[in-house]
Amino acid sequence: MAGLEAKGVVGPYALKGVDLRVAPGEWVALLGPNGSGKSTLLRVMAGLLRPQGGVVLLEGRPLRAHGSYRRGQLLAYLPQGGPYPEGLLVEEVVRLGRIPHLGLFGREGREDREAVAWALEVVGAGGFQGRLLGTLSGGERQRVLLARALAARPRYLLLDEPTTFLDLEHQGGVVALLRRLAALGVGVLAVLHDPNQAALAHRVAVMKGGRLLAEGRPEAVLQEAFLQSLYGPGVRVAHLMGRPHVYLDG
Ligand SMILES: Nc1ncnc2c1ncn2[C@@H]1O[C@H](COP(=O)(O)OP(=O)(O)OP(=O)(O)O)[C@@H](O)[C@H]1O
Repeated sequence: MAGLEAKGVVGPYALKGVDLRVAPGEWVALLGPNGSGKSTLLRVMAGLLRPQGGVVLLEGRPLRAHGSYRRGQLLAYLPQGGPYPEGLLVEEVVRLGRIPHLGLFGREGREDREAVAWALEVVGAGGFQGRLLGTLSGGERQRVLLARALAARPRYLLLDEPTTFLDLEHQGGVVALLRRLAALGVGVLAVLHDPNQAALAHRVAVMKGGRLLAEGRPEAVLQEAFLQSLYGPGVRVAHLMGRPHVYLDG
């Protein structure tokens, strides 16, 4: 079955039994307080951590049954932090995203070059492709790392706080890009902290204490009483143009 799916995932660390599926063409936002297990779940779904119980299915087969190259073609992951390949040129960093597609001799073809150029362009990083990664600002670096994930042209994209470090314009750009990618058939799972960005997803999943507390359409999940139970009594929800808008009551 198409999709990337965590089934009864228990451990490591905080995870206490999580079921979550991302279908092709769907953008799912993963919200939850600090330490609730979002990054751990993403790393398990990316195949970087092995769950102690349960399984992750990629297109209906256990992740590990695919082999690392095939997995790298099908899914890409943007981590939350470093280490960063600071000494590489931006273009070289993005080309790393093509590794799962290169043949035995690692020779790049037209498709690889086009994918790299496309990825640099869609994140708006074309202007600094000749710079060293280590010389970029935090937001510029974040966009380049996103481009590296996109260069793989994955069917599933796992993003850990992709809008961190970004100014408002580029946050909007990334959120719009996630929607576009989903429209192209990519399954996107993005950990976000801003519920107003999550409100733009097709579906919102909320974790707390290593469990999935809620999952559904943004307007069904982003309810004031529920968000107060997660983040405290100062949280308010207004509705603007039919969409929940979350803010803090000063
Ligand atoms: N390598 C590790 N060793 C021990 N505990 C860990 C490890 N990685 C994560 N944990 C613990 O697992 C829990 C969940 O961490 P995780 O990073 O998945 O949370 P999160 O929801 O992504 O948090 P945040 O919003 O702060 O990024 C935390 O209590 C964390 O301390």
